[in-house]
Formats: sequence, C-alpha cells, structure tokens
Amino acid sequence: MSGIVVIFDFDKTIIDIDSDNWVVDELGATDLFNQLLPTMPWNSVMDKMMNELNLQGRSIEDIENVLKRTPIHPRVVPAIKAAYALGCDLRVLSDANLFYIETILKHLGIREYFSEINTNPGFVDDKRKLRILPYHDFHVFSHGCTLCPPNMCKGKIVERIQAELAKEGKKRIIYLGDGAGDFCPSLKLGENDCMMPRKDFPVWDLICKNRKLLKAEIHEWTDGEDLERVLLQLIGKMMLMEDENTNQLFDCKFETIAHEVLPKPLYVP
Ligand SMILES: Cc1ncc(C[n+]2csc(CCOP(=O)(O)O)c2C)c(N)n1
Ligand SMILES: [Mg+2]
Repeated sequence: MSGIVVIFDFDKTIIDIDSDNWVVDELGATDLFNQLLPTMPWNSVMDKMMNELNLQGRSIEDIENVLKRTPIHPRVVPAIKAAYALGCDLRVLSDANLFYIETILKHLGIREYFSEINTNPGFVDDKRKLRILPYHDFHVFSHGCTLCPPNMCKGKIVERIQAELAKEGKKRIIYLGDGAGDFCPSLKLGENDCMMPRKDFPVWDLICKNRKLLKAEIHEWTDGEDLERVLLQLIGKMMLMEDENTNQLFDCKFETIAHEVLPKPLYVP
C-alpha cells in the first residue's frame, strides 16, 4: 500500500460518455426521457425510464448488452491497473448508479481493483426490473449542500473518506472528475492532495473561476491517454516524496537510537 487514495468519477472520466444517456439513447427512449426530465428529479426519471423500458419488453440482458458496448478510451484500463499495481487504493465516486458501474467494470475485468463504489443504488428487483434510487433520500432529509444535486453531495462523501483515511494512516488523495458535481469535493481536498479536472469540462470551468478556493494542486487532463500520463506522474511524485519522508524519519530515528544505545567511543584519536 502506497498511502495514496485515487478517487475516480465515472461518467466522462472512466468511461467516455454519460451512462444514463447512453442506455436511454441506445434503447431508443430519448424522447420520453426528454419529456420526463423537466417534471421530476434525475434519479426518479431514470427509475421511471427503467420501468418504461421493461413495459416495452426490454430485458435486463438488453440493458447489460448496451452497457458492455460503452465507449472507453483504450488507455484508461491500463492506467487503472498501473495505479493499482503501484499500491494505490482506488475508489469510484459517481452520480450514475451501482448496476451500470458494476456491469461495466466487471465487463472490463477491473471491478476488483476498486475498494469502494460510492454511487446511487441500482439493482434488479424480484420482477427482473432495474430500480434506480437516490444516494441520499432527499424525501427524508436534505444533505444541505447548495452546490450539489439533491440526491448526492460528493463533497460530503469525500469528507467521510478523509475521516476514515486519517484513522488508516493513508495520507493523500488524487481526485479525477469532469462534471459540476465534482466541484464540491474538489473544495474539500487539502494542500497535499491533487485535483485532476478534465480540461474544458464543467468542473474545469468552475475551478478556473474559483481558483483561490482550492487548496489542492490542480493538474488538468484532456483524454484517456493524458489521464494515464498525468495520473501516473502524480503517483510517482507522491511516492518519491513519501520515500524521502520515510528515509528522513528513518535517519532521524537511527540517529536517536545510535545516540542512546551505542557506547561512547573510549578513544578519540
Ligand atoms: C440537477 C441534476 N442534473 C443532473 C443530474 C444527473 N447527473 C448529473 S452529472 C451525471 C453523470 C453522473 O455520473 P458521474 O458522477 O460518474 O460523472 C448525472 C447522472 C442530477 N443528479 N441532478
Ligand atoms: Mg462525470
């Protein structure tokens, strides 16, 4: 373990599109989706869309087959595998849903590289219908953050991760994202952390306009190839700094021990 936690957004970060739109468009339900969107929250629209697709005779397997064709840049999977091989703790933080994310990650053979997937619940019910629910049930309580959509405050989730890391002795976070929902968590990162916003995407615009609000180092990326290069460079740099700190600590400890334990020289020429 390297003491580095890498948090990946999913849509337009790990995969190259928005998974909700991909499924709806590929199954020919775009018009209904656009009609429903102004009338209810996003998660409720998706839940209703899954019900509608089921009524139209679309099965779970039809949805899985669409998900397995999701476009992804060829360098993203190697980047994830390399980060894992370097000892990083990898997590997903996404406003998509668990069914889509797990189906895609399993298909790519990388589900087990992630220690945690934080997202909206998504599961197949007893009638073989896909259900999509909000991460925070906003009918019961509001998460209280005005930057984030009602169903998910990624900043609150990052704060929970940070509290756990403090106990586990893991030190630094690298966060990769593209969307407006990735801005709130970027404000929670500390000066030893790194934010990797996707260039020319909403989170990048928000960060450019509010540069001073961020404590973390900012390293932009453009596509999967760039993601791989920037991410692995940052991990390498963080590991080098960690090694230097460990060596310094070791030197310092060694000196103390040497001072206390070794016999004083009897004879100094
Ligand atoms: C007001 C409002 N507008 C849109 C959405 C939905 N939404 C925004 S970005 C996104 C992609 C999530 O994946 P990722 O976080 O992996 O990029 C989704 C599903 C919402 N919840 N509330
Ligand atoms: Mg995204």
